[in-house]
Amino acid sequence: MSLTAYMDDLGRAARAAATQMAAASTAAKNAALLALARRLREAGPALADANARDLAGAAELSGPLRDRLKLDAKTLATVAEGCEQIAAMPDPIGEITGVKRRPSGISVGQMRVPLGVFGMIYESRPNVTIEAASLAIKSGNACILRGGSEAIHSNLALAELVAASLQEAGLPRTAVQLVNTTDRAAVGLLISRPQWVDVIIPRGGKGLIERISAEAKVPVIKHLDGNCHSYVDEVVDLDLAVKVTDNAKTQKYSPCNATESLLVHAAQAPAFLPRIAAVFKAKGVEMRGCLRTLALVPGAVPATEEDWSTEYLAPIISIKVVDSLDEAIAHINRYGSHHTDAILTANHPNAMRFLREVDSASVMVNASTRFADGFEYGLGAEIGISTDKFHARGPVGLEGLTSMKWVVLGQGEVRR
Ligand SMILES: NC(=O)C1=CN([C@@H]2O[C@H](COP(=O)(O)OP(=O)(O)OC[C@H]3O[C@@H](n4cnc5c(N)ncnc54)[C@H](OP(=O)(O)O)[C@@H]3O)[C@@H](O)[C@H]2O)C=CC1
Ligand SMILES: N[C@@H](CCC(=O)OP(=O)(O)O)C(=O)O
Repeated sequence: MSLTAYMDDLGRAARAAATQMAAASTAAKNAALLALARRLREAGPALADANARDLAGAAELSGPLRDRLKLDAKTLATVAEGCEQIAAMPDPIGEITGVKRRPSGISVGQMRVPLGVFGMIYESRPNVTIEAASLAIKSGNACILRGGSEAIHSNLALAELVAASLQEAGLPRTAVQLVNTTDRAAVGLLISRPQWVDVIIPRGGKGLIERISAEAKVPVIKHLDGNCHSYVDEVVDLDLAVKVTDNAKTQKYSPCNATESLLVHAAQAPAFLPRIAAVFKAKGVEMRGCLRTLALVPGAVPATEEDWSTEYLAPIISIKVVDSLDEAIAHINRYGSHHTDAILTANHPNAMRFLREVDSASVMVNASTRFADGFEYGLGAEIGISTDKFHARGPVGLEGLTSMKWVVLGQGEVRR
């Protein structure tokens, strides 16, 4: 079968499944999620084999990216628990809200409905396959998933568990389908078929997005790179600033919400920079700084213009000393990726200005950028972190996979 025919088959099946999923009962969707949690726990050894094949084929990946590919017992337990948590959440579909009686006599409200079919392209992280599948099921959507090529064996094994769980609950197996080839031509076909796919969710870096921007013929909710900043303000609790900055950079290096760039007000730089530099040095983090940073941190190397826009996903951080909050905000809006940025401050008006003026999906005060995450925000799980402004911004959970349609309830009223 040609790749085009294969992708059309997936699309046709997804479109048909979406109709059934939109009408599925909460009980059936929850049954599928609980069956999936059970199957994930039972399938440990088989999944370990599939994952071992992927890891063996990805020897060249850096440490943090290898960690992302691992499907170990802890990851499996977490994703199984995630399915159970989503099953326990209220079903958003069909809920009618905001009903108001109009002078004409009609009542007007809005009903939450699934988006239909979403296509998702994402990194080599097998747990995302389960998070996307479980959110699709609960939100009554169908989806076509295209995971990173390094994770193909793990993803195929996981997709089989999802299909079996859907079938066990009396739902269509094809509500969640995985593209079974790593041929990137399949991505081109997925993003150009509006008859089968209602929206594309790309999770990835600049190369992916350039292609999506050039070729997509369906609406896109971009989940892009995170060049996240932590800004240490003029008045700040230094212990808090060291603790939070350390966590934001070093708790995990690969996620898009890790801090990649540190801005420090000149008034705090002499006290703060040597302290955080000692922490980074002990953890092997390379520091690339402006000239004023270099004067305070002997181990740092000079930062280039490119560093300010770079997402390292590695133990590297860029550091710049700034003279004002205005300079920090302007720097973040210019070089950041509008993902997540934080201010560490004891000055309330400055905190409020940062929240209003930094143009990012999540803006934080005195907290680690690593918190930008659907689970941490109380959404149950996340499809990813939208860096778009339309439809959904920041961590996208169940609601982000739905839209509202208008509902009008009358008793024979006619318009005059
Ligand atoms: N905002 C968010 O929610 C998230 C953002 N990210 C971002 O993702 C990036 C890191 O992940 P990484 O794996 O390096 O990302 P990549 O962009 O390299 O890969 C992500 C996915 O896109 C595919 N892809 C990449 N380029 C193309 C292309 N030109 N044509 C078709 N498919 C393509 C990859 O396929 P293949 O396997 O064939 O390379 C993979 O499936 C970082 O920038 C990170 O911030 C990551 C997670 C969440
Ligand atoms: N929201 C997630 C991060 C998602 C993400 O960035 O994934 P990845 O880039 O694959 O490590 C978390 O904080 O765990």
